[in-house]
Amino acid sequence: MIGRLNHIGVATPSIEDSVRMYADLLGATQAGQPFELPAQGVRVCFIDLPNSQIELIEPLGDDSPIHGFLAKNPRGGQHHVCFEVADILAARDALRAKGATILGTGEPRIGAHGTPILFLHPRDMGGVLVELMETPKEAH
Ligand SMILES: CC[C@H](C(=O)O)C(=O)SCCNC(=O)CCNC(=O)[C@H](O)C(C)(C)COP(=O)(O)OP(=O)(O)OC[C@H]1O[C@@H](n2cnc3c(N)ncnc32)[C@H](O)[C@@H]1OP(=O)(O)O
Ligand SMILES: [Co+2]
Repeated sequence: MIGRLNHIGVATPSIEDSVRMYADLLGATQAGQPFELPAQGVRVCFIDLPNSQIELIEPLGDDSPIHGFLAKNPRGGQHHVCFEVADILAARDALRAKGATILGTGEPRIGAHGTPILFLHPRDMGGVLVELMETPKEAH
């Protein structure tokens, strides 16, 4: 079912500070421009890596889903992992049939790459928040 690792989600209180840290310490200098996703309650910045991306996320708005995480981890931390799938509805239905909990309404939303995404509850994935993202059509 799952394909490539699309990104590692890292929650941070400051995207700018995190971009500087990854560049200074690890030489990860390929950061894009930050952008806002109000519908998802986050401000986002991708750092390109040779084989994947780091997705830096800051809370956006009072209802951001990452306020709780940052309250527990004020300096930020590894938040989720995102795997690609060819067909997100087929993946969702297969996971539900295996008893996994899909977060939210269960209907895919449009994520930071402009493609449908879903999240699985951490309790079903050994404590890891897993995001599934439908592979962009042009990538097939
Ligand atoms: C969408 C744009 C972008 C993209 O890639 O396209 C993104 O990825 S944005 C990412 C931000 N959005 C989301 O994370 C949406 C899905 N997340 C959620 O709905 C919540 O964060 C949720 C339900 C996972 C946790 O919400 P909250 O922290 O408010 O609830 P609790 O504190 O009660 O947590 C419940 C339970 O889950 C554990 N938990 C929470 N966050 C994480 C995490 N990041 N990784 C692993 N586990 C997590 C928490 O410890 C609780 O566990 P328990 O054993 O019940 O104490
Ligand atoms: Co993500």
